[in-house]
Amino acid sequence: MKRIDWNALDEGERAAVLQRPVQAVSDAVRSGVAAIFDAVVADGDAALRACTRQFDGVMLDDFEVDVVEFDAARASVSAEVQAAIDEAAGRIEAFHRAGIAAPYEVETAPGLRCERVQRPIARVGLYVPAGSAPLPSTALMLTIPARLAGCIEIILCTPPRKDGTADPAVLLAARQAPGVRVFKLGGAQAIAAMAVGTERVPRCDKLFGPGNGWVDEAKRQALQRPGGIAIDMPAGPSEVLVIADAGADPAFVASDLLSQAEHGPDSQVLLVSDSDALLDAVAVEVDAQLAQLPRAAIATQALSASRLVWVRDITQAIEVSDAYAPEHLILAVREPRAWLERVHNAGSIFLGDWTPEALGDYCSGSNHVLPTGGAARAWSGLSVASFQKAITVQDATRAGIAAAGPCAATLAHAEGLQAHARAVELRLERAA
Ligand SMILES: NC(=O)c1ccc[n+]([C@@H]2O[C@H](COP(=O)([O-])OP(=O)(O)OC[C@H]3O[C@@H](n4cnc5c(N)ncnc54)[C@H](O)[C@@H]3O)[C@@H](O)[C@H]2O)c1
Ligand SMILES: N[C@H](CO)Cc1c[nH]c[nH+]1
Ligand SMILES: [Zn+2]
Repeated sequence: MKRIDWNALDEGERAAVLQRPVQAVSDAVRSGVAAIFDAVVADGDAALRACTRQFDGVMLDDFEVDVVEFDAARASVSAEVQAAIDEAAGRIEAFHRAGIAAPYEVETAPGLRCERVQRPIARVGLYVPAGSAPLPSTALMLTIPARLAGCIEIILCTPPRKDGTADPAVLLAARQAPGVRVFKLGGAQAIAAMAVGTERVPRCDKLFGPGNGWVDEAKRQALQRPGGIAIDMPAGPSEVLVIADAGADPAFVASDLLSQAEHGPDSQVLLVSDSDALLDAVAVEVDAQLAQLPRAAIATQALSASRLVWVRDITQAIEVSDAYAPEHLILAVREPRAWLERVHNAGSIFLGDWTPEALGDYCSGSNHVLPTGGAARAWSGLSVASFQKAITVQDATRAGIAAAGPCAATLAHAEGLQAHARAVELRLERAA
């Protein structure tokens, strides 16, 4: 990994360090995704079949997983993995349930009540990646909050394997939403199908889930289409920024960097430290651990766009991190809680030496679908609220209109909107 002295860089060089490896969507991906959308709109399921053959190398007549395939999946997943899925699901549910927003009401004037209530989004479309590695944990992160939110129809797409089946562990995890319908579709064609609807795939109201550049761009285009649908967030290639002090364990830090580097060649990992000795030791550990990894080739590509950054102190490290707005931030520093308050931009934060990012990926209970590419400046990770809409309600009695109506009428006249004023004044006259 390339070593950098943050204080020796000018503004332009600092901005370059904070750039993601694939910052801009290439013209090829943008136009390729647009062509897939056009094909799916024009030819529906036939286009999905053609894309699946072209991009996944599989001929599928029907992409929906049937009960036979669900049953076969349960039979083929080991008892150990089934137990781990159940254990993770329990903690994810506990954490997400605790975060469900309660409705509230305030009497804003005598006789005038304002309320905020939650309703589920009726039909949601979930995407579970399976290109380079099938991610049953992502199925848990999507289906559990969707079920807790009360979503009525849950559609889930995941790429097929070469034999035309879906990954069995993904299917098992998907059953956390009991009525889920699973379609063996991947990439931009899956997103297009759920965004516009086809003969077999229902059009969804909102799309959720991470994926590679094709998936990420397809979600962006789904949002921009006329009558476009909502999306959860930009959730592309994984990334982690570790802030480590001289007391951090170099082997732990290296393992955390590699755990995100192994996701894909376009992943990015940054280590920011005020200790030269720690940076040296982590560089040695990364090389040693990398050599043992089955996915070393992928991780090596990710490491080529990754950096070891020397800073003056931990305060400056947090400034660098806030400017980068990482998906994951690990605070491998002494007394990490003391620094937590200073962090403003991150998808999820991991405190201290004993909280690896991988714990959050699977089973700490928090959600691992998180904003990437700097989107953590303004977006949050998934929660039950992501699967709901909030609706406000107001309820005035005669006393309520008498109390607040004159204010509304004055503002309506000030805006030159006489019909607005009239709607209030009529009632004020009758209420008097
Ligand atoms: N941000 C998050 O919360 C989060 C969570 C989990 C995973 N991730 C990221 O998700 C990504 C998963 O990517 P993946 O590739 O393994 O799986 P994926 O399921 O996202 O993508 C696989 C699909 O991409 C399509 N595709 C591949 N090459 C194509 C091409 N040349 N043209 C058109 N379509 C093509 C294929 O249809 C294939 O089914 C990784 O980058 C990982 O880091 C992010
Ligand atoms: N780290 C990924 C989010 O960027 C989530 C994940 C799933 N499985 C392993 N990791
Ligand atoms: Zn991960």
